[in-house]
Amino acid sequence: MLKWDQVSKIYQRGAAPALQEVTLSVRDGEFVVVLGRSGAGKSTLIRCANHLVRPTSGEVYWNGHNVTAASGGELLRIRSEMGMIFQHFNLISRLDVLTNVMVGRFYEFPLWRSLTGIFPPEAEKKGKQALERVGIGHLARRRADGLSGGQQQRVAVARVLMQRPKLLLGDEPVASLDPVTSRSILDLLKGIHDQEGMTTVMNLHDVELARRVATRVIGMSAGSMVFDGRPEELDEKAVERIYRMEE
Ligand SMILES: Nc1ncnc2c1ncn2[C@@H]1O[C@H](COP(=O)(O)OP(=O)(O)OP(=O)(O)O)[C@@H](O)[C@H]1O
Repeated sequence: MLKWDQVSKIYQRGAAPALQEVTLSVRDGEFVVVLGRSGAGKSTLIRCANHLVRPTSGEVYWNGHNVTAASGGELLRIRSEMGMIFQHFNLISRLDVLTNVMVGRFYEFPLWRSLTGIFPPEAEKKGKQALERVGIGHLARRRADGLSGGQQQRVAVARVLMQRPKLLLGDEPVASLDPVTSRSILDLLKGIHDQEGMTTVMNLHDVELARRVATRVIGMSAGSMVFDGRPEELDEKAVERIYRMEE
């Protein structure tokens, strides 16, 4: 279970809080989509989960471990159970696709392997299987920066598959992609979520995409949760509440 307990974040003194005492528990196996206007606090919420953002107050717990208080080896161990997919893919652009995928198990390999792209045959086989699973096995030895956005996000998904996390965090994973590619990447993620029995929390901009994949929708506005329900409860009124301009 992932829990935000009264989490607030103020980035700069005097600025409005990006998060205001948010309390939210995500149960194992849920696919949670966070919706909200630009600046509502969605990324901040998600990045507090793996401590990419440090809350100003409050705590985040992952299966009973206090993420906010963790550091060093304990934080690394917690993070090894959390995969993350980003809007801009976060690949190492000059390395090939397979090496980028192997980064998902970076803690098993010495640095020279990542730099040379030479891995033990068994590990390499797993990396290639992950690439096959996301439909780009044929691109294994291509440089990451030569791929389309959709292909790059597939590499990032394969990297997560290599990591085999219990929790998948997505920070606008399809915001840079066209609508058709967005749907196919989300369907891929939903399939992996179901097959691997993962828990997923991601933010999206598009209400229809949220309805397509979510088992639960969280609506954020000005740093607070204004909706928490099933996708079928996301009616016009709820959407208006999430997206209305603040007075
Ligand atoms: N590193 C930062 N430094 C200062 N302010 C920040 C920082 N990151 C976010 N903010 C501010 O915190 C608020 C919430 O930002 P956040 O990125 O969490 O929102 P969001 O809902 O994810 O928006 P978007 O959909 O545009 O990514 C915004 O007002 C934003 O300007």
